Amino acid sequence: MVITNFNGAGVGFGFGVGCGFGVGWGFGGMPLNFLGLGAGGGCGVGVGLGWGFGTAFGSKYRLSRITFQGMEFDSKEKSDSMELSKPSPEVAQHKSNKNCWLVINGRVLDLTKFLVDHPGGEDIIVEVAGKDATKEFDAIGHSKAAQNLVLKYQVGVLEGATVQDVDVDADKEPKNEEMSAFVIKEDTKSKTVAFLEFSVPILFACVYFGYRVLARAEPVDY
Ligand code: HEM
Repeated sequence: MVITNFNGAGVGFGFGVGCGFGVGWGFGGMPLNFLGLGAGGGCGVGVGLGWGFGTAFGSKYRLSRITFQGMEFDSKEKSDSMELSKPSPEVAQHKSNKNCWLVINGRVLDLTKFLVDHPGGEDIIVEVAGKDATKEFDAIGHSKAAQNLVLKYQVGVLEGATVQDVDVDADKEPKNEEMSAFVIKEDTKSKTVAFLEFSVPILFACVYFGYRVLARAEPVDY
């Protein structure tokens, strides 16, 4: 489960006097978010429950992972080795120990802060800084831990390259999710879940207002 931020239209429920202001269930962005914090200006009459549409903002939990620039947050993965024909002029500018970028399997890494911690030493990385260092990286036979660190220092994907997600753990099959560079792709949510997220608060509101209307109805004299 991953936490991401959102901002969007919101529905809030809450108790208030006159115009209620509620904090409750919020939706934001697309697709509708689940378990978000929502703030809504309430339209309660008198003392009672107010609800209304407002702005929902804050953090949301996602049952599925969000994929950004071809990598899943909080996941263990590595890229399949791929040859890159052209060095990137953008990456080539960062080739010192104060500013050290390189490319591994299509992923652009900023290793400046990692240099002093590199078990193989600083110099060996600075030597290949500003370039595609996939061959050198693979030649060492870096561990899975090292491959996961690559994701930590990723700042982008080389233009024109695609990176393939592969589960580093065990001998599982690759996930077959090939993504283009610089594309933000959110997992799709089932229609049922999206429908429930939308309809449950509306249902609550209808039940509440129905109850209010019925409660105010004139008693019948027999
Ligand atoms: C691309 C050029 C790189 C070269 C030439 C290189 C070289 C080396 C060498 C020589 C070692 C020592 C191996 C040993 O003593 O057993 C090493 C270890 C290590 N390197 Fe690199 N390295 C490179 C990039 C990276 C990157 C990009 C990362 C992670 C962001 C990384 C993470 C590690 C780690 C964690 C180790 C400890 C051993 C392991 O877990 O595999 N290295 N590296």
